[in-house]
Amino acid sequence: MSTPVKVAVTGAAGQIGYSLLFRIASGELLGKDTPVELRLLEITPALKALEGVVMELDDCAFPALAGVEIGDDPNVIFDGANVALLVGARPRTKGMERGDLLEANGAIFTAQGRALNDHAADDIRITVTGNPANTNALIAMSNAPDIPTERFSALTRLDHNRAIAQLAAKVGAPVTDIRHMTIWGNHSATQYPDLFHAEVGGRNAAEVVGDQDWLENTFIPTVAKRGAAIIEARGSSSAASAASATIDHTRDWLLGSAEGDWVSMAVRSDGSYGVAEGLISSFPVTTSGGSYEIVQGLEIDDFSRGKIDASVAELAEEREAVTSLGLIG
Ligand SMILES: NC(=O)C1=CN([C@@H]2O[C@H](COP(=O)(O)OP(=O)(O)OC[C@H]3O[C@@H](n4cnc5c(N)ncnc54)[C@H](O)[C@@H]3O)[C@@H](O)[C@H]2O)C=CC1
Ligand SMILES: O=C([O-])CC(=O)C(=O)O
Repeated sequence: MSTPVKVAVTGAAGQIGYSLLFRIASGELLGKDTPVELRLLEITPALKALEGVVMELDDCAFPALAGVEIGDDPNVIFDGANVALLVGARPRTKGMERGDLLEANGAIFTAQGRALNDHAADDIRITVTGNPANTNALIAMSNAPDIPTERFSALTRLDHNRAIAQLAAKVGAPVTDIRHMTIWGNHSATQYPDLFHAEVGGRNAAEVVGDQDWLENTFIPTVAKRGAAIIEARGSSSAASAASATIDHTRDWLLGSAEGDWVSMAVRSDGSYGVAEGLISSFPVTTSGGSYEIVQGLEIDDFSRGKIDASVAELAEEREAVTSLGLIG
């Protein structure tokens, strides 16, 4: 058997963790033939619950699961990690925006950024799911000066998948017919799910829909506010779908996105599409072998420009807020 890939997961005893860990262990992240060692981080009071989850992992007898370590010290849990899925953070509750969590959750990502910097393997790839995901990724990245900035990403794949599902339902097509979906900006209510570059069966999605009112007043708000709708209905925030998107995002990054398509990832802006350099903002990207490239050359009309600018402005405000909290230098 080859050397196991060390996958660190934070917040492992939480809702998302309960779905995510079993899918990683069953081979859905790295393939069924790749052995994986799970390294699970929790806060001290949650370690007992985490022990119960580990008992359940044992009870699945997953062939690819080579080992499990648990603990409350990121310096130990991140030691030698090849992949880190930073999920552990407080979720919002009814009436909150994700940005309201900045103060509560931001500090988690300074300590974890430093611990990754000092202990992770040289090939580390980091996905931030914990909210507010983009700015938490910015905090972790800013506290890990020795890790190349392109190893940090934040999750907008759930929004991307939601947008595909909404479009497919509207036009009566299978989700497999939808390509080139893009989420721009922040994982927040200002995000911009873009139908002008998406395709249904090879045809332009906005044209197939042919209904600007639906696009502006139904599609965009439904996707952008889906998290709140789930909190309203379930009483707690999305979990299984968030775990599924975390797998999709990280698997595609490591193993490659589908030929002829692209995915949405929040990554450090290099200034593409006028997004201020250094912000962690969602872009259309192609991926292969642990690298991504921002898709270039898309034409952005005035409508899309306004939407992208509004979301990026919010990211800039969040960066200012965490700078004044002393979370980034
Ligand atoms: N980016 C996205 O698309 C989505 C993000 N989320 C976010 O993911 C995060 C986790 O959500 P849930 O699993 O539902 O929450 P949860 O409350 O069920 O679990 C969070 C876990 O993190 C742990 N934790 C807190 N501080 C920690 C630290 N310093 N180190 C390690 N673990 C720590 C807690 O003890 C808890 O077990 C929330 O911030 C939520 O808003 C949720 C859905 C989608
Ligand atoms: O809405 C929330 O707070 C949880 C989340 O990020 C999502 O479901 O997209």
